[in-house]
Amino acid sequence: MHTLTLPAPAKLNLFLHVTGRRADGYHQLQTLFQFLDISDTLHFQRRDDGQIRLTPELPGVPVESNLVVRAAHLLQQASGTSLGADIRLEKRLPMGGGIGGGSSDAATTLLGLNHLWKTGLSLEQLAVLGLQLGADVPVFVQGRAAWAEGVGEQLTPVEIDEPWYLLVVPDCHVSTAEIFSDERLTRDTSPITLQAFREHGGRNDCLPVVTTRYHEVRNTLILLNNYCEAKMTGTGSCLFGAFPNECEADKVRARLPATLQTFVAKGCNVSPLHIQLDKAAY
Ligand SMILES: C[C@](O)(CO)[C@H](O)COP(=O)(O)OP(=O)(O)OC[C@H]1O[C@@H](n2ccc(N)nc2=O)[C@H](O)[C@@H]1O
Ligand SMILES: Nc1ncnc2c1ncn2[C@@H]1O[C@H](COP(=O)(O)OP(=O)(O)OP(=O)(O)O)[C@@H](O)[C@H]1O
Repeated sequence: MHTLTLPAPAKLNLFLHVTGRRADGYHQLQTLFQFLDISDTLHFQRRDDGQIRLTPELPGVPVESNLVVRAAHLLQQASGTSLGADIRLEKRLPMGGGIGGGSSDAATTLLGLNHLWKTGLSLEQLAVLGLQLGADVPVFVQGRAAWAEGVGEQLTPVEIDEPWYLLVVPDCHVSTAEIFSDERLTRDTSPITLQAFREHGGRNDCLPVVTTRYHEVRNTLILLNNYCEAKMTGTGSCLFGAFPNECEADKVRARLPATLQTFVAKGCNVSPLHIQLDKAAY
């Protein structure tokens, strides 16, 4: 087996509280991650000469900084393998949207190449490696909807409802680093429990800063709130609402301006990546 095709699904942060800031500037968070059944797709082909080649180049992202290439090199170093890969990335998820596309591509690369190269690292080892690439990578490696603390790496798997979501992509790219460095960000929300979230819900502490800085997000939020309780994922820009079925989500989608990029997707407690990998194992 020398080739493998795998999804790199999106995630939502169903709420996001910022509970503190560490000495290194990273923020302590509480969040609930759930996966979506919309994905980028990665095609891997084994190479015996150790080279990592990625196509096509993403606009504004040099190949060597692409998280796919960085993840592949990291796994090469960690495992000592002499193998390489040709990787093709079919990008479907909007970048800088808070749905974790880059982090998910990195996690799919770690798991895909671990399988193809037979490097035998455990999910825990891959999650530790992934954390070097981004705070969101470990949850994509572990592949279970999760309550998260720390910088997002202390994960407790959860079983939650799996509604349909309407995802709306405002026409702007939000930089995560920019939002976390804004002095107006609330950083002292008291920690809550999962039970408290289930009973009272939670908010996204980044939302006020993002809507102040990006009028596209503010306007889209006002629009979507006419039809459902609109929330923001991560540091934005994507907004979402939950619906009991696909049909209800489609109805609202049809009423939004055709100029807005939208997705209707199902919430998943098990990552589509892990479902696909389990199939590949047989
Ligand atoms: C906001 C979330 O999307 C919630 O899931 C993630 O925590 C962000 O994860 P990510 O995109 O993988 O973020 P990283 O690539 O690790 O960090 C981007 C930048 O955001 C800031 N950052 C990120 C995560 C965090 N817990 N505290 C931070 O202050 C840091 O300035 C960092 O330089
Ligand atoms: N494979 C990749 N896909 C997308 N972005 C990448 C990739 N590799 C590197 N990047 C860089 O990472 C940045 C963030 O991309 P990403 O799509 O993960 O943002 P995001 O959805 O806001 O992430 P998060 O929710 O984790 O904050 C991009 O703007 C890009 O510069």
